[in-house]
Amino acid sequence: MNELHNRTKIVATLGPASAKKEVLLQMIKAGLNVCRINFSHGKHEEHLQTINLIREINLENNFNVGILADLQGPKIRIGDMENNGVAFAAGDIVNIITTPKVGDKESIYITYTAFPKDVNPGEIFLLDDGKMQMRVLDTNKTDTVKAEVIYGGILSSKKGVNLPFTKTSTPSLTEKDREDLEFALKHNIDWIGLSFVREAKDIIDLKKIIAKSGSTAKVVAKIEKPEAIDNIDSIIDVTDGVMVARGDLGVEMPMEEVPLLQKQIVRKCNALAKPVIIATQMMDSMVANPRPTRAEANDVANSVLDGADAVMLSNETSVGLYPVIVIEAMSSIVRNIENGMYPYYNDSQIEEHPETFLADSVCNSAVYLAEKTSAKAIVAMTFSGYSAYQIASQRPKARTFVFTGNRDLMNSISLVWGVKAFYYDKFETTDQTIKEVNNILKENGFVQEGEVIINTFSTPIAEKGRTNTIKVSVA
Ligand SMILES: Nc1ncnc2c1ncn2[C@@H]1O[C@H](COP(=O)(O)OP(=O)(O)OP(=O)(O)O)[C@@H](O)[C@H]1O
Ligand SMILES: CC(=O)C(=O)O
Ligand SMILES: [K+]
Ligand SMILES: [Mg+2]
Repeated sequence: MNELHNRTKIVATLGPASAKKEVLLQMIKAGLNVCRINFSHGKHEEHLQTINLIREINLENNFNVGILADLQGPKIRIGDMENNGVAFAAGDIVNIITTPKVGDKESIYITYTAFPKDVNPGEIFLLDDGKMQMRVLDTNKTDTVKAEVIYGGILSSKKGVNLPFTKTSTPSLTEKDREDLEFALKHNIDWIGLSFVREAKDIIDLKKIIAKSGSTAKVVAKIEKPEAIDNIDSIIDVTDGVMVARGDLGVEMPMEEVPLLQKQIVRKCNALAKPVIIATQMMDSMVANPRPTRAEANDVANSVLDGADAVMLSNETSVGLYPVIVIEAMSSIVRNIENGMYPYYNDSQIEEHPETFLADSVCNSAVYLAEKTSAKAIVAMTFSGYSAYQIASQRPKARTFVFTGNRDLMNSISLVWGVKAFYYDKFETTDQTIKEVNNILKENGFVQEGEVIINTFSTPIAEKGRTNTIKVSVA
């Protein structure tokens, strides 16, 4: 069952290979916690079917699989290609044009209309996450750029284009993003991923739109541009979660800088109790193979050791041949690290905010108490989830359990390291509540008779204030 699986959560992108009931159910049973819906691909109609499928499976099995809607952002793409793929070799000359058409050997449509205006002869641009490279030979500054292929390959439909050497001028929420956002909010999605975030204001603006719609959706800032690295502290401060989007980040910046950036971002997120996802190419070879490379196994393991809340799969599960086997493989790597190497990743630095200092201190002390008493469970009675984020950010050896009357929180918290949620909406006396909660943990096999449980909550219980109380009890 899902309960006995990984604490580091698994996010998987759904697509034609996985948005089917039998496959998705098996993926969840193998350890999938959050489904990513990528608005770069597919129609609303298809996304709605996927959303309904996830909800149906949740309902039938009492699961809390969360949903992350990943907005495309100002990503530049090419259009459809002839036969869904055209081969290019070094030295080929091709026109990049801003008038829509199916691309071929002679010309390729690009979605970025200012492309001929923004680029200059000699500038390099990259396609398909950097797998192909071209150089600008000439531009007419209106609708056509003549380019030479430097590194060729097979260019298939709708692949991304990166212009790391060109100053681009696009808003962070495009017209398409606004439509996709409205759709996502209408369908009560748990997490909204914003691509190509440049500054904190991008997140603040998005949060305003979300709040205005009356939604409680949380925001993931996707870090994939040098500007986001420059503004990383202020971005982490205002966002609910972060994604290290290594696909674009490794093209927009020198790829050799990504490993250290990953470690720095994860550390900052852990310190502020913001969940952080490591994404892209984690198990890339499993798109076509039933086993990962040793390097991929190491990448997943090291991301866990860095302190990631979640590791993500993209094309491995959206279009890959082995959507279930890749989750099984990822899950077993994660679990093995968590079981064997525990002391190596329990070193997160905690920052206490002045405005939440008391609650933060209570949560931090609960983790300390849990270590000291070898507790099996830390319970957070919470409506907002705040205390659970805070507790989980310290990666306690005891599992973190949320008891909440907030149904939305049960799915959104699926992204957060080591947290499992139970629905609980009775708030009678503190003694009665603790007794009931501990019994639920015992009945579900999470603690055995005689094991220690650390309960955190807020008293007076009826006031539902910030966490201010810790109780040590024995099951
Ligand atoms: N829903 C889908 N329908 C068809 N093809 C898809 C779908 N999702 C993904 N793909 C294919 O799988 C590839 C990798 O998937 P992935 O989700 O990583 O997309 P991506 O294009 O890299 O997006 P992004 O840059 O936004 O992360 C895509 O480039 C696309 O060819
Ligand atoms: C996930 C994503 O957007 C990236 O890696 O670029
Ligand atoms: K996207
Ligand atoms: Mg990206």
